[in-house]
Amino acid sequence: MASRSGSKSKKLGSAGSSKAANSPSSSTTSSSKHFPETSIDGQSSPASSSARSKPQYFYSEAPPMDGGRSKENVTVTVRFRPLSQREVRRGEEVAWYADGETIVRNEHNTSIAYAYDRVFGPTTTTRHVYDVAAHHVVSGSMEGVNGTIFAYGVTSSGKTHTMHGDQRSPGIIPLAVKDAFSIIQETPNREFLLRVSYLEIYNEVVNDLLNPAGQNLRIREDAQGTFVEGIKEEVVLSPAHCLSLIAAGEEHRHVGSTNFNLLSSRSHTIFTLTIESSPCGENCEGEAVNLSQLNLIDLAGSESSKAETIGMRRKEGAYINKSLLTLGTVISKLTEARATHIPYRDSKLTRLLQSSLSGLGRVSLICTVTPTSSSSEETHNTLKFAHRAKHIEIQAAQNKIIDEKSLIKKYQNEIRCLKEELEQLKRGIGTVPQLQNIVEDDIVILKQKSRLEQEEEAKAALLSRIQRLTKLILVSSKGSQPSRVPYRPLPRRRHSFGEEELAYLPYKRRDLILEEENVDFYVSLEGNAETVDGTLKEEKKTKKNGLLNWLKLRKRDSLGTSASDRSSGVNSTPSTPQAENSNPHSESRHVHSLLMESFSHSAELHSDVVQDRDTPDDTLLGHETPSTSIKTSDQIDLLREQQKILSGEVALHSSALKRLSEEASQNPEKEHIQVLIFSSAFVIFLIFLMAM
Ligand SMILES: Nc1ncnc2c1ncn2[C@@H]1O[C@H](COP(=O)(O)OP(=O)(O)OP(=O)(O)O)[C@@H](O)[C@H]1O
Repeated sequence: MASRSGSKSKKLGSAGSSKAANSPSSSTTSSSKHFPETSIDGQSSPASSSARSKPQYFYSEAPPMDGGRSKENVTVTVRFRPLSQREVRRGEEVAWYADGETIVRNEHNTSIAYAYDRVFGPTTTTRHVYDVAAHHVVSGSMEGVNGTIFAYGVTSSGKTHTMHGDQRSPGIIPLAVKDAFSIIQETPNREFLLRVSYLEIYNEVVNDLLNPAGQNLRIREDAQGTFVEGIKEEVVLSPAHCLSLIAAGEEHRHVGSTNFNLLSSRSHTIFTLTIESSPCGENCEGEAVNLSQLNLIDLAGSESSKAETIGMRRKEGAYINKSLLTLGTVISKLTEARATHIPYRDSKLTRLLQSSLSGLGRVSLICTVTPTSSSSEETHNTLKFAHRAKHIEIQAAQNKIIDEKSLIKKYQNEIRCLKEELEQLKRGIGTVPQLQNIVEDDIVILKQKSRLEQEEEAKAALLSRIQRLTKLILVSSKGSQPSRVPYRPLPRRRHSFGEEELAYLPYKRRDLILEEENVDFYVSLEGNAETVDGTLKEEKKTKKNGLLNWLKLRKRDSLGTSASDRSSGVNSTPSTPQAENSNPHSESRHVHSLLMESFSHSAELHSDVVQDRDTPDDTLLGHETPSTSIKTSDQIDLLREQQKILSGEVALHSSALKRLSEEASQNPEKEHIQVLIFSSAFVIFLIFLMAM
């Protein structure tokens, strides 16, 4: 997290609430609820055992608005995971349960209960959790309000399942990425620049997950907040691009097997999406840029003394527990009216979260818990932590920044200058020597050519640079003028998964997105049944003709896809949401689709971009533009991107392979794991073949 924004002012005091404000997505109100028996700051233990009757809730007045900024509380939700098969076999009993939509109650002592913004039972899908607990944070961040979403809970309670998800159930991170790009598509009056970073805190050391050389990075502080020095940031062009970076980063994350979880996260990870946006249009040059950061955090789980870990695992556990303890203390202090010192500096985690917890921006805390009686005490601690966190006050305000700090402005200005130069050159005003810096390497050859040729080369070089920069700035296809293909609005089903997410979710069946149901949906929305239906059916038919043929076709298609084709929406077919908790043995049935996904992913990269827009049009280029050289440089760009994506794919499958091997060594009797190992290895092999 290279957080450079947010105030360090501490917002103290007990939270206020509005009667109407039970929704966590409400931006102007808070929704802290108290049991009558709970002390005024809400931090003591909940209702005493004497109160057997159904508890009443008290609501305080809505807090006043402060200078146009809306005061809010941290959104706090609790998610139960289902009992695992092992827990069922052991005959574990349920100790805590969701009593309605907002209360968690103790099974053995029903007067012990806590209220939150929302409580999700074990059958709730992550998609639903996203809608309630994350969507408002993501949409705020796209409007310039910092956002932080984190999962907190003991080991094996479902944090990674909630934040990352798996092939059957995408987590908050892929859903947020998808949503961010959908919001760009729905915002035709602004242009965006997105970049990502991904780090882990392992044994109190900050490592860059996007750059293996970036180990033990320093946390620095300036007037705007804390940031990680030297962390790599990548500009992202599409959900697929973004998710492949995460997948590659995951390969470097520290994961290990513990008594409680075969694939236990041994580090905290922070995925940061930095969003810059500015208004589109001719007269918007002086307008401020919105800059915000969305931090998506998967914490390592606290471990009880029951964990009986030894050696390295014990050391890791000690670091994890210490940093989570500091997080608890910081949260506690933030809600104490008279606290003077907040110990942010006591752990790397709290230092990095300092801006989020104490300053401007939205925060959503998703506490994951297991219902079992064997974890009852740990669950109780999580519930108390969540209850305290509810009382931290935050403020949602947009961050506006001045030009010099804005990457999007830098690119926009450069594009404008290059276009002016190109225009001058076309009118014969500009001279070739002005362009020496761009065509420096070719200067000797240029001298030998005729002036006309030199001009053509110079124009091509300028145009190529313009195109490269333009690609980085994302705009909705809704804001563009139709070129050759008339504009049709994209079909949109919220959070539906298209091609790009399949890259992140390797076992998901790509061909499911072409169900008849979806074709109907697409057609009815478009009112253009013949063309669209025809396109999809054709694609389906192509797929049926053989996997390799289809892959080759897709690859060739993507190389030749024009911006106008991309904006036509052909690649944005909605998919059917998949049910959670399906039978794990069904994974082996997805080997075939696994192959399809891996190969076609790289070919899809550029068709995922919201839109390559604003490429100088034909009138600007004139008829004489040497389009061949432009196409070649574009193809090289594309191939580079594909190479990156393929590396991401290899990393993803290697990581899966590593984890599966670990799992197989622990459970040699599970045949489906062997099948998955074979399929992952086969996919890596085929990716290498494709890359050759
Ligand atoms: N809501 C859920 N529905 C179905 N399965 C779940 C759910 N939550 C967790 N699980 C399963 O429980 C197991 C442990 O979950 P997970 O790895 O997400 O825990 P964690 O809290 O991240 O653990 P750690 O802190 O050790 O990394 C996984 O097999 C996961 O698939």
